Amino acid sequence: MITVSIIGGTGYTGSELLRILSNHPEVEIKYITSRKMDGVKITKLHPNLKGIKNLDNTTFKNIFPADIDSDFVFCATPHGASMHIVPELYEKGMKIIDLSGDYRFEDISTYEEWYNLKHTGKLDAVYGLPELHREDIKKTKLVANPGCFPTGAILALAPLVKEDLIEDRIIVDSKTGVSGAGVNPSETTHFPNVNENIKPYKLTTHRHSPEIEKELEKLTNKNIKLSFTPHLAPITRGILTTTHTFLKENVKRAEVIDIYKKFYKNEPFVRIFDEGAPTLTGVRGSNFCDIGGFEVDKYGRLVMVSAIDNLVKGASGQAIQNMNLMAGFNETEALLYGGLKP
Ligand SMILES: NC(=O)C1=CN([C@@H]2O[C@H](COP(=O)(O)OP(=O)(O)OC[C@H]3O[C@@H](n4cnc5c(N)ncnc54)[C@H](OP(=O)(O)O)[C@@H]3O)[C@@H](O)[C@H]2O)C=CC1
Ligand SMILES: CC(=O)N[C@@H](CCC(=O)OP(=O)(O)O)C(=O)O
Repeated sequence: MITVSIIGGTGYTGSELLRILSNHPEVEIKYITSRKMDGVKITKLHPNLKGIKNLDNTTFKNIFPADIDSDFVFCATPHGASMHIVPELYEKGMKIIDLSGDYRFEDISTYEEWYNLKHTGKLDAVYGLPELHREDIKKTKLVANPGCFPTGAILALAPLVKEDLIEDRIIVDSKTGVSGAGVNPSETTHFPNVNENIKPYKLTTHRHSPEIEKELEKLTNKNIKLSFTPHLAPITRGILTTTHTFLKENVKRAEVIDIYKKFYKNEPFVRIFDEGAPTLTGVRGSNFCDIGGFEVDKYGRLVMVSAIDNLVKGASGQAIQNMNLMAGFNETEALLYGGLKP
């Protein structure tokens, strides 16, 4: 049994951490923080968790990181906030999974350029994508949980890059659900602006572009030239990513499918569709990343599609997958269920 605390329990990823952890047999939930809801019952804000694991009798606590003591801490806090919280926990020797972008980059200058923030300083963190960094995750004290768009994009592209099957240009186009924007409402997320609409944003400037590019570059000795554009779609959860790449001469579709099947053979949360493309209902509420497409047009363009739930494999589910690895538990504990297909 381990003790676990969540900083940012009132947000969307905090709520999703609670939903999954409340079903984890090896976890005792210790502190769930909130600055603005101190003393409020967890199940008042999250009634979906009523009747589960003593959460009816637990309240949010406005507690300083210095006063938290538990085996694991999840920082479900915004970028820019985590870097002021994590160092103290790190010094105290706790195991930390940070869901923000603050520790995802090896060089701080890339972070400062894309996030337009001054960083408080680098710590020894592992990029928490188990499919690529499982052994390092098992040994680390600090996991930088991947971004939601990067999770879907990197998993869709990694075998192509690692096996050197494509030319150097990559185009990534993603559609995301509105929960990706967090719990605080804004003009962008206001219902009439989202409903029956699709909104492209940050067409060439989204901060996940360098994250995807840099992770893929770790798989090859070549430079990756990756262009990424996100779109806000009128859905609550999910990220559907379409990637466009050009196959090297003589690389055939069947070979690509074969390579994907081998690459992800032992991965509990990656499912390969060799016929057709995955959709969001197959993964909603689940920790799966579904990958398919594998269609090649007459110009040699390969179209791949990945689907994830941004709050599960794109955030809290993946964070718990990382916790399982760090704690030496079965990697799939509390995480193995299918999507909420209607
Ligand atoms: N939503 C998503 O799909 C994904 C989100 N992420 C990342 O996960 C993190 C959390 O995202 P999300 O849950 O959507 O965000 P939300 O805005 O929904 O929630 C953030 C929470 O953090 C708390 N908080 C904010 N600032 C501070 C602070 N300075 N100190 C302590 N607590 C603070 C707030 O709680 P209170 O005000 O009550 O204290 C709030 O509950 C972000 O870094 C985000 O980028 C990553 C992948 C996907
Ligand atoms: C819809 C929406 O606004 N999505 C957010 C997703 C960001 C997110 O969750 O950020 P990290 O994954 O980097 O932590 C955005 O595009 O900024």
